[in-house]
Amino acid sequence: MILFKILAFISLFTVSTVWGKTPEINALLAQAENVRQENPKKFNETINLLESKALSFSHEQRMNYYVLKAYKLTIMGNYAEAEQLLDTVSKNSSNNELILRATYGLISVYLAKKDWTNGFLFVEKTLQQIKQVNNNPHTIYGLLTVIVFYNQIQQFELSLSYIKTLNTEQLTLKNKCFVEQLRLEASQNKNFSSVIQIFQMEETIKTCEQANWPVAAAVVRAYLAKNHLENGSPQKAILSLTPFIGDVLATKFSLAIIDFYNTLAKAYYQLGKADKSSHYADLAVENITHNNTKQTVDAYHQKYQLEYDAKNFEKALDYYIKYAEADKAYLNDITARNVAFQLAQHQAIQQKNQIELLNNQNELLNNRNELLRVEQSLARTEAENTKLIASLLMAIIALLAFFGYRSWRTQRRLKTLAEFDYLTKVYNRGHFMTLAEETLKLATKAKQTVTCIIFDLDKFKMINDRYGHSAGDLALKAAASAAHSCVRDNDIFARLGGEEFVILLPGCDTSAACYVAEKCMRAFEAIDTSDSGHEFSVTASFGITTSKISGMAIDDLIADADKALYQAKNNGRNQYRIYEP
Ligand SMILES: Nc1nc2c(ncn2[C@@H]2O[C@H](COP(=O)(O)OP(=O)(O)OP(=O)(O)O)[C@@H](O)[C@H]2O)c(=O)[nH]1
Repeated sequence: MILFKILAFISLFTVSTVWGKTPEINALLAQAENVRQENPKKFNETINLLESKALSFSHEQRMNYYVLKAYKLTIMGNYAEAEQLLDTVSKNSSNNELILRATYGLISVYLAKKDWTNGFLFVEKTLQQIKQVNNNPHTIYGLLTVIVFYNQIQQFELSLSYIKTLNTEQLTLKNKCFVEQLRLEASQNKNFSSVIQIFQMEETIKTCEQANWPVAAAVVRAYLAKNHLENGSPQKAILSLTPFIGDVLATKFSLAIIDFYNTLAKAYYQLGKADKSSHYADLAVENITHNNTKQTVDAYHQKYQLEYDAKNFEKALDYYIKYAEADKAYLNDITARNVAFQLAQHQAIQQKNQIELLNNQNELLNNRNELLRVEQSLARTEAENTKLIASLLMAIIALLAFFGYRSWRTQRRLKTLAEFDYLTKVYNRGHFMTLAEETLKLATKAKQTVTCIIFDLDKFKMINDRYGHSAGDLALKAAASAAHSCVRDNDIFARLGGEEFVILLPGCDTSAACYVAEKCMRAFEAIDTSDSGHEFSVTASFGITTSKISGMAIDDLIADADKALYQAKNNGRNQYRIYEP
């Protein structure tokens, strides 16, 4: 597809620009310009004639000749020499129009060579050079080349933004056909309504036909047919291509030919006509010239599909391998384009930064005197500023420390709220469950026995009713604190809710748990409630179980200890009971 675009575009060169005092050379240069499109044979003869007069060229005549010769070389596929000539013009000509022609000519050369990195360089130069050349057809050709380039590297948004800057009304029919075809290519992955797209494609085909440009018309016809296929109308796709197979073959443009055959093969495949599909798929494969194109990938894939359906598995595998290789080559090509784009963007940023740096340096040099003056005044106020900065720093440090402390305090508060009971300051039920699960896991691994004690204050409702709720709170806090002092550091003590508490004792058997319960009972006896304004005794009943009986699940341990606690309550309170199943 690239070659088509380059040829299409290069054939648009029309303007002749002649210089110097040698009328015969000027006339030959003008003649070469004029016949280039219509009469390649005469063009070649004129170029040869000009070559024989090279010694009499003025500097700019030589530059003009180089541009024309590079055109010829590009068409012949001699990119290296074309590149050299155009490079010379871009560096040595003093005529802006010739420089522009050389820079966009170079984009075409790099497109053909798939040298994306250098292509970008000259896209940038062409865009700069366009600004130097006003109201000249070459500004349009320059832009068209840039658009072709962006389409090739799949930067379609950029293409569309440059297409927008072109005034299509002022374009020749051929250029209009070209621009519309580029626009369609760039909009292919946009979700435009298919009705609008089909209308635009049909209009573009008409324009290209009026411009007597069958290659472009063929390319757009292939778009149109693909659109029909995507919309589930294979019949329409076939109708839109079949009458024009002869035309597309006459263009000898292999990618457009493969596109035609591929689309027909797919359309017949969709209609279930394997024979016809296979016929066109074979024709597509026969026309393959390059491995890394989308057309090649599609052609092999279609063949693979057909052979597979026909149960010719050996052939199917053959085509699948070809398809996979082509797909890999195509993806590598796309990746190379993307990498070049990223690289170009990166270089552009770097260049911009360097320019900014240089500008800053210039500004600094220009303002040297001003700087000296400022330095003197700076020296005077230096001491003052140092003081100011020091106090500012102190203030900032103090502020940071303050906010740091506040955030640490908030976090600590949140953690406390999440883990501790607000009244008794021992662990709450939620945190207990988390810690208990971890402890039981470790104990299971270590094959340790774990015991569980649950205790509940006796007749607590009566304490509340008789002495008031705050006296009840005081009793709760005192009981929690007393029990806390009776357990070891690695025991887990928590308030389960209301006046009920739990102690989980890893590595303890029942007798150790009984000892802890008794210790708690004695500690409760010593509780002094006089601070509440009332004197009353605080007792509790205890239920005990061990993992040897209840197992290692915390819910079972609590449930069984609770049953034992119930027995202690029933038995008269202020005592402990061991769970028996
Ligand atoms: N002051 C106070 N009372 C609470 C708190 N949480 C629960 N209670 C009270 O504790 C009392 C528990 O009463 P009950 O479940 O009938 O048990 P009890 O009176 O201790 O009787 P037994 O358990 O059978 O000995 C209820 O009146 C609850 O309102 C608290 O945080 N502070």
